[in-house]
Amino acid sequence: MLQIKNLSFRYKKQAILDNISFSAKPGEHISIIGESGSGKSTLLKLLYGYYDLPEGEIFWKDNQILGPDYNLVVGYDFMKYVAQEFDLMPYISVSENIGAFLSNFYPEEKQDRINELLKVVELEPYANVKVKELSGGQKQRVAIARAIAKEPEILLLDEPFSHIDNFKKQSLRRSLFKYLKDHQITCIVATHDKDDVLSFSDEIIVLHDAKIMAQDTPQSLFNNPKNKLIAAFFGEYNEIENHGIVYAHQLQVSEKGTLKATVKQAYYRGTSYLIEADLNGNSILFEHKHALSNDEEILLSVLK
Ligand SMILES: Nc1ncnc2c1ncn2[C@@H]1O[C@H](COP(=O)(O)OP(=O)(O)OP(=O)(O)O)[C@@H](O)[C@H]1O
Repeated sequence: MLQIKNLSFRYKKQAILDNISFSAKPGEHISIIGESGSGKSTLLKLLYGYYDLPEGEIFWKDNQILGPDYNLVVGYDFMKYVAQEFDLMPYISVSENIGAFLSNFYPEEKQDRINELLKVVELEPYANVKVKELSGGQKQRVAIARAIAKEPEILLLDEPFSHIDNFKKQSLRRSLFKYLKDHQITCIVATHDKDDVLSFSDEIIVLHDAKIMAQDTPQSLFNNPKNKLIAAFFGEYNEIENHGIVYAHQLQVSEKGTLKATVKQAYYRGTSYLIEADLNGNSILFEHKHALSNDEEILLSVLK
């Protein structure tokens, strides 16, 4: 069990994290979300032992995570951290980077393990390419493979797919997060992307004003966003009098609707259109299967 107890941290005067406590069981997947600058990366670095803790404690099982004042070398064998800047060896191949920390004692096993990891991060065709010749997204995948090579008990991921294109991102997420679950590797993921979270996280922690603003399952936070910050993470939303927070997909054009609005603009989004309309002088957004014409008057009902 990972246990964070009453952790507080500041770089200068201002508190970045204030009295943070939470825990994660083996194999659990926790997402840390929050606006830019809310302290997500700082929290991951503290979990890794990158800084000394002025207040609070972090434990993995019986091991206390301590910072550089106590450890000559930052980090622990049971934990790996993939930062936003990945630290790879540019002049050797993808396979050599992934295998860098694996034992050479059984070369066949080592090669099998490298092949398995190349598959998880979908880099088999690049096995023999030097890392300096890779794109940013490919390097990010090498960094992830290297972090899981020796099967850590905990993996800390900071924006793990930020450099990876949409073509690859979807299948890579499924492949990596399934691997981590299958191997019961606890993972803590700092992310801005709801798609990293909704299908994979057991729990979401929302950081705001240095505190944990909310902590719950994806289903619960998505279905009952208690404020605009949480709703905005999941998608387009409105605040409508007497209805509170209403996602764009929860508004429907209907003859029986009670909200009379005027269409201002339609945005094509593939499977539907996002329509911006005027409701009593305020802009609202809703999804609709077809485009609507500007100035068209419509009635909307709330599906909640
Ligand atoms: N080494 C540092 N020295 C001083 N201040 C720092 C340092 N690193 C981060 N900060 C500040 O701490 C705050 C939290 O930064 P952090 O990188 O943890 O946020 P974040 O939530 O991960 O942001 P993002 O989503 O943009 O990556 C920010 O205001 C940042 O400017």
